Formats: sequence, C-alpha cells, structure tokens
Amino acid sequence: MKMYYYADAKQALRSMTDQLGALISAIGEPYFNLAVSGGGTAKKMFSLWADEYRSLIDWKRVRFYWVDERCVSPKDDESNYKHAKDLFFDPLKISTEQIFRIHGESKPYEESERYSEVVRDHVPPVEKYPRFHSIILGAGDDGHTASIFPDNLSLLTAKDNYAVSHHPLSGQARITMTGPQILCRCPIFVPIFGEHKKWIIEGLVKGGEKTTYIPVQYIVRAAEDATIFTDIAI
Ligand SMILES: O=C1O[C@H](COP(=O)(O)O)[C@@H](O)[C@H](O)[C@H]1O
Repeated sequence: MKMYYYADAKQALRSMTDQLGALISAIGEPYFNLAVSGGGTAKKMFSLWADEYRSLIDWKRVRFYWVDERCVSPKDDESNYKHAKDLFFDPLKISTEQIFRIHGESKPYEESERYSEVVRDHVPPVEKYPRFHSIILGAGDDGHTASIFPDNLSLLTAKDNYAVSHHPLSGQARITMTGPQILCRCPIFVPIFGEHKKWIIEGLVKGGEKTTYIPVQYIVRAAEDATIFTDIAI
C-alpha cells in the first residue's frame, strides 16, 4: 500500500488524476477500462475532471464501469451514475458507447447477474476475473468500500463478480463489485478525505488483526497495488 498526503482534497484528487492520466497514456491497448465509485468523493472528482482535465486526458479511450450502484432510477439524486452524468459525461459529451452503467432501476439480483456478464464480455480476464485497467474506490464513514458494508463481510470473498448488498441503516438495495473482482490485480486508487475518516486512515497505517479489518482496510491490505490519496494528517 502506498499513501500520499496533501493539504486538501483538490490537490489529492489532482495527484490521483495525474497518475490515472499517465496510466491511460501508457497502455498499448485501444481502450482503458476504468471502474468508478459514487458518493461525495466521486462528485468532487468528476467536477475536477470536467473543470481541469477536459483536454489533459484522452477520455475517448476510456470505458466507464461502476464499482457499485444504488438500486434507484438513473434520474434519482441517489444514483451514482447520475452524478457522473451530470458532472462529467454531459459537460464533456462522453459517448454513450463508452458508458457501461449498472441498471439501478432493474430487479437487483437479475441486474447483478446481467452486469457481471457485461463486465465479463467487455473486460479481458486475468485468471478467473476480468481485469480492469484501474479501479477507483471510496471509503464510507463506516469503513465500507464499494457497497461492501461492515455487516456483510462475506462479500469480500464472494465468488461472483457483482452481488446484491443492502445499506445497513436504510436497507437500500445496492449492486456491488465483490472482493475478488476488486482484487483483480489492477492499480486501485482510494481517495479518502475529511477528519471524520481519520480513524480509517489510522487503521490503514497501523494494520492490526485481519479478523477485525473493516472492508476498506481488508481490500487495501490485500491489493497488489493500492494507493491512498488523503488530506488527513495523522
Ligand atoms: O455509498 C457509497 O459510499 C462510498 C463512499 O462515499 P463518500 O460519500 O463517503 O465519498 C462510495 O465509495 C460508494 O461508491 C458509494 O456508493
């Protein structure tokens, strides 16, 4: 695990995006398969990409997939896809052919199967799982990553690429990438911002017993190539 500290979230996201841009330029393949997350951190990231990275990255080569989605309509303010669309895809006129969204409006179990297949069809595998060129994760206030919450750690080792989960408080259904699919041997970027997430950064730095890991800690420690970008000094 690598961890880089910055004075604020914007500087951290710039550094992360510079690294992403370098990866996109470096691959000798026509498409760059990128899986993105949702939530407040992703909103900041998409705004920054639209404001500052419009012409700095060859976005035409990027295919966008999702790490997780809330089971709501794509027009709902809770939709992870909607944030990306409003803040980034629409302003940059990203072609719909590059966008592989999770259908939050469909029946959750059917959709997790359909989307697993979409990813298997488009993202070439390494061993058993499709290997994205990069995955951008987030870390929720409770230590969840993707939509793998601390009350459902079995998703960290579930066999399917994507599965259904539920938010522990609201019960909202989600579709989430599972642990083995996240750990598919690609570079993983994890932006984590705000003092309220200091306990997560502390946990990542200190380590501890595997049995007490929260989801984001489990993933970051198990990943071959995970980089944290943070504004949280410890
Ligand atoms: O629910 C979600 O939350 C996490 C973290 O979001 P943030 O608002 O704390 O930045 C996010 O990674 C995930 O994709 C999203 O569905």
